[in-house]
Amino acid sequence: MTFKYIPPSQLAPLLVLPERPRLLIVDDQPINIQTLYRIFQSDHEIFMATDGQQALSLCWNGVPPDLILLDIVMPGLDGLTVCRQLKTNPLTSDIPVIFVTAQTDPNDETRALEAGGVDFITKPVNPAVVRARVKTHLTLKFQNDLLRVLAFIDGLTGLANRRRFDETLQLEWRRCRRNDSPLALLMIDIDHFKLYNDRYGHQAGDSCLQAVAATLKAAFGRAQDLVARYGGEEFVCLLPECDHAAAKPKADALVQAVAALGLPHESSPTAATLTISLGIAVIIPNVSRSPEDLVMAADAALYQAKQQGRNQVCSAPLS
Ligand SMILES: Nc1nc2c(ncn2[C@@H]2O[C@H](COP(=O)(O)OP(=O)(O)OP(=O)(O)O)[C@@H](O)[C@H]2O)c(=O)[nH]1
Repeated sequence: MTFKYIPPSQLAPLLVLPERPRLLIVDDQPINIQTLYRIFQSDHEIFMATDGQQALSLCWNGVPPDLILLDIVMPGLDGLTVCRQLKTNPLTSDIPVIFVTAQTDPNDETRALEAGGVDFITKPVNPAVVRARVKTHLTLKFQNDLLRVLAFIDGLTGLANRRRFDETLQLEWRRCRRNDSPLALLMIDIDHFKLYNDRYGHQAGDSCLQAVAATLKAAFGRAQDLVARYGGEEFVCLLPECDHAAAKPKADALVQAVAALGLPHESSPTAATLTISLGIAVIIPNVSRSPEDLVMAADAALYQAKQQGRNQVCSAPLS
């Protein structure tokens, strides 16, 4: 199963259902727009368009609506074409489209559903029916959004999960390659975490992972930075447009910030409190390298940090 990429900045708002869902009403007859407006105005934010082109530019150039009520027969772009175009653009492909039309031929209904519509209502509309159907499709839409968000989140720490990291790495790799800009990867591993679990119990281990995750998240505030749980007690920070000179002090600060949490780790041969080791790899992506090379280099640097005594940062050469 593949998931549409959602930029980090768009993840959080999806977790909150909007109080007034945004409805776009598209109809070339103002009287029909008015009828629907009256039905929904009290608890929806309403946008209107009187032709297909206007509807598309509202969706693509503004904040996309949560649902669209779309007439079929309009001068210029008809509703079926508008719907097909919305479905081909990742920005708008998930917006449910309900066709509201005077056509009653079953073939029209079939064509509307084949064009990507989720429902088909005939005019004159029955207010109770159109309300109920809009409510159903909005609920489904928000549940889908939420599922998509949850599919990218690590349940224990609330950080991005491995799937999201893998997808973002591919995307940022291509973006940095186009811009000829550096991409830094920090790979982080908690030191002697097995001994921590053995000494304090698995639940305390979980709390410790949450504390480390919160420290990482607090340290990387830029919208384009991604902090993710890579697996077990390993985390990664992907920092686009960040060269080694910028990444190294961030990594050092991170090691210090975790040590400063002062979480007792009496079984650790390294220190009396919990520590992390960190590997850095930085590259200007190019055709002769792959994202996997960056991960392997950061992992090798992490291994070196462990070998050299843990609680420290090592960097891997990569050209
Ligand atoms: N509490 C808890 N423990 C986890 C979780 N995921 C992985 N672990 C534990 O993390 C430990 C990792 O141990 P190792 O890979 O041996 O590494 P380490 O003990 O940290 O040793 P070094 O990495 O060499 O410093 C294992 O004991 C796992 O059971 C989790 O979600 N919660």
